[in-house]
Amino acid sequence: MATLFDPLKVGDIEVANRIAMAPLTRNRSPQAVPKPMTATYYAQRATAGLLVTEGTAISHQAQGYADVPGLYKPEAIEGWKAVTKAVHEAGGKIVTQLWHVGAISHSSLQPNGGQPVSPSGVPAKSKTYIINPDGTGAFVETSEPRALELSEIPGLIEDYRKAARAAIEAGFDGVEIHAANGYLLQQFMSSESNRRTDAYGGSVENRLRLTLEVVEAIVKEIGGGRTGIRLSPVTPANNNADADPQASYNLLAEKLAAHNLAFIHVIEGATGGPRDQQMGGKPFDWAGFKAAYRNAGGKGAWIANNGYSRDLAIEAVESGKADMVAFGKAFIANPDLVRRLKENAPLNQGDQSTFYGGGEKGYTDYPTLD
Ligand SMILES: C=C(C(=O)O)c1ccccc1
Repeated sequence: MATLFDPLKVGDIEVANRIAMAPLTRNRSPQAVPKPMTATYYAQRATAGLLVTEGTAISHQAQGYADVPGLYKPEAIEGWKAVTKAVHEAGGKIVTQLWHVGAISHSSLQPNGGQPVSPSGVPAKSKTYIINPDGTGAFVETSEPRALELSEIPGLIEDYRKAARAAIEAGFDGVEIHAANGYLLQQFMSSESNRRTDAYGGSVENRLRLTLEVVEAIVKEIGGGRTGIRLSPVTPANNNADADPQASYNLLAEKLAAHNLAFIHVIEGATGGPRDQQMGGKPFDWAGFKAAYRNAGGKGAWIANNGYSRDLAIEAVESGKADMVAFGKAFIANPDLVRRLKENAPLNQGDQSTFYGGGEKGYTDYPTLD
């Protein structure tokens, strides 16, 4: 029986334990370029079995918030090389999360001040964070999106492929495809935000098509053993909604099984909220979702996330419900979280006022155990 502290092979990636650091947006990469302090931040947390970086934009169009990093500029790739070098020197493993926000953006962040893109131009009615011309930050309504033309889809998939190649060039051990939290790929999978009448809309198969074509392109470019995906079947984040998430995600799981992915990273419930969140009028069957993947031949590590305590994480791995458990906010305030979980030591509490934006305060200055 495996425990939370045993090693594991996650695709091609050998990890020292079953604890992952979940992606955490920190808004500390002006012009989409990671700073030297970002290398310090991730290296401090390198005892995690697997680090997943904050969402990292695959293109300028993919940017949705101020000061989030990207992988579409040479200087950003150089910034990430310092991060992966520091993490590897500290004995860690790290993948980057490839992110396209779709409608969750603001025109001031878009190329030429244009509209954010989406499946069908349905307003997200969400909020994002921008930097005003006077340098002050502000949460603002997301801008009215436009529907992607069918002719734009191949270029979008190419942006994912290029970003995956850039990630390997930057020294990452692999990538996580961000298909969760109401961003572009989930916007396409959603029966509410996707009203297309072409091959990318309507039936569940059509709504899953873009996500699966992105998976296929990235696996072809860097290999399934270095590719994972993050999913959030019932999250209401960014007004995500679906009439029957169990049907959509069980079918997705079956289709993902064919791609020999390294891992499936699942947000159970509402992101950062209730684990028993329902959508479509019934509870989500998490065990059934995993079984759909395994029964179709899926061998990727199953990484469970969202509100896990130490005891719940230990039980999830020892029972076989999950292969790994990802912790988010706990890693912000506890660089040595793995040791604290192993020793059942008290955890530092994070300072919410420094979660998003700023410098070293609340980023690289949290204390470790003596
Ligand atoms: C990338 C994010 C996600 O996946 O929810 C995110 C973005 C902004 C703030 C917090 C989280």
